[in-house]
Amino acid sequence: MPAPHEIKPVQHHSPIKELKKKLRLEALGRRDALTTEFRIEASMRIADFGLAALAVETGAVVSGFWPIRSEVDLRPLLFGLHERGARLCLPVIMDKQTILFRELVPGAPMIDTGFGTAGPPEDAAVLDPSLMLVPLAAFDVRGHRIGYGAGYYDRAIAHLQVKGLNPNLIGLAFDCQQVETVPDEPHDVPLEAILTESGLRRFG
Ligand SMILES: Nc1nc2c(c(=O)[nH]1)N(C=O)[C@@H](CNc1ccc(C(=O)N[C@@H](CCC(=O)O)C(=O)O)cc1)CN2
Ligand SMILES: Nc1ncnc2c1ncn2[C@@H]1O[C@H](COP(=O)(O)OP(=O)(O)OP(=O)(O)O)[C@@H](O)[C@H]1O
Repeated sequence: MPAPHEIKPVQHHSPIKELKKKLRLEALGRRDALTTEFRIEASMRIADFGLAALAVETGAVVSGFWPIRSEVDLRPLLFGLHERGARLCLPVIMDKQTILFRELVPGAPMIDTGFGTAGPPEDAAVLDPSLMLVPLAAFDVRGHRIGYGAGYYDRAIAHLQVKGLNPNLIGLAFDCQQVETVPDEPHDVPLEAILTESGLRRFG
């Protein structure tokens, strides 16, 4: 029998959750079906578009992600931003609810950070990003997004906002991850723009 804290709220099986799950699986299926060649070329285009469109000040803290599965490979963009003076950081899973961002120093060792992810080691500085390049499973024309379903990013963004920080949020995806409409939930924080292989699109 599960301990009380392991019992999921009834809301977990709400129609909205079910619909998000379906949209997530379909979008990830389309992403998985892209060829390696397509993903590499699209990731290079994403880097070009991102470097042309994003202004970062020297010392600005930018969070990215280290690719898992069939995700966009952000490394060309991240290292371009680093050359312009950005400080980079990557998410590290701390527990079932929490990710923190540790500084990524190019050339420094990476460690296994669980769940198939790699990240900076424990002695790396913990940073609060002012620009977040957000991974996602699916997005819509309004800038609403669906993640992997753990709520890590929604919570990390809420945590920064509680501290009075208001990071710029840019979603990173391939065009094929777009869906008609992401169902709204009160905790979802919309993106201000999405960067794909066809360019940077601003919302609102
Ligand atoms: N590259 C990258 N890093 C990232 C994220 C991301 O989306 N992309 N995250 C964005 O939030 C966080 C990690 N989120 C994750 C959420 C679920 C699973 C996952 O594989 N879950 C398994 C079950 C894991 C297990 O119990 O062993 C699954 O869904 O099958 C992995 C990472 C932080 N780092
Ligand atoms: N700010 C928050 N505070 C507390 N719980 C949250 C918050 N944001 C999300 N959650 C919880 O996390 C769970 C997953 O959320 P959701 O389905 O939106 O995941 P997701 O879109 O895949 O998110 P992410 O990409 O942020 O991991 C939900 O049960 C939700 O209640």
